[in-house]
Amino acid sequence: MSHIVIATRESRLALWQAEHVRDLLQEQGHTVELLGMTTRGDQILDRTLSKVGGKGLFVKELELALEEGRADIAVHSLKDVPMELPEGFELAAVLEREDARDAFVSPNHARLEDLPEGAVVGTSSLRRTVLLRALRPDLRIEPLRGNLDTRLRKLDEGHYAAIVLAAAGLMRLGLASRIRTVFEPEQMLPAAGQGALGIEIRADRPDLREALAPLVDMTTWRRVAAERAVSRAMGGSCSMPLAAFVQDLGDGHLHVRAAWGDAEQAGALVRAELTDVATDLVAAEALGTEAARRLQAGGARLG
Ligand SMILES: NCc1[nH]cc(CCC(=O)O)c1CC(=O)O
Repeated sequence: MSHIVIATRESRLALWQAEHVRDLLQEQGHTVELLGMTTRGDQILDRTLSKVGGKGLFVKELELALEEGRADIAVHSLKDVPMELPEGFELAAVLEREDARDAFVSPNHARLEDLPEGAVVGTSSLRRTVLLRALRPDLRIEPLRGNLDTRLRKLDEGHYAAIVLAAAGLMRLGLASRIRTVFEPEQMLPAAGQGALGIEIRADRPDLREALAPLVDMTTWRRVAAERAVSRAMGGSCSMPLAAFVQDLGDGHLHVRAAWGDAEQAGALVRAELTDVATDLVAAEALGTEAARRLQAGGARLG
């Protein structure tokens, strides 16, 4: 049994996630401590994430803590973890996934279909923007940044008729009652890794890899490995509207769906879909790479 220090951001969602991992590790007999820190991503609330350097902003400070030995593991929303980790770091565990889908949140409207013509919908996600445009070209999509509580407050202040958020974050924070409808993947295909937690360690800490092994959910890992492979093969970043969602059909079969939107040309959307056997992470990644190849064959451009 060991003493494990978890590096975490200090948003309510990040703390929930770190505490969740703490509880799971304590059940395994370890003693656990949280080390909270503010990342550059948390400080930048006024600009779109894609314009200021992307996902890495949420991860770097935590990696520094691992590098300097101030912490042992970092807990991340996998959606925010870049496809390629820096040299010397690895993804040591992927936990069982929460609902991967997006949620429609609105004070006065039950469904996207019920919004009046030209209504204002808040999101800063390019993926959500292009998928919303495909469903409802008449809507006005306006930027919406900040942590979950901030986004909900801006909705309640009347700046938007509705907003779109990951269902997982709302559920984890006990805010599921704010969800009016959950989008089916056919309508709004989720982002790679959405709803899943990943744990990062220094690659020279096999002791931690072993300690984390009981927390791993291999089905989730296969699914998100395929999703992240789509992103990697496309050169995806948060400046590329890209969705990748994989379901486990049983008997080793994965169903992969991906969608790419043109950030410059509103309305352009390419979709790809395939089902095949993939019983390990390498095979799952190959399926994701194949889905990306099909997106490109359909006109998607690499980032
Ligand atoms: N980009 C921010 C972010 N990162 C992870 C989640 C939600 C929880 C998850 O996907 O695990 C969110 C909020 C959102 O997209 O609404």
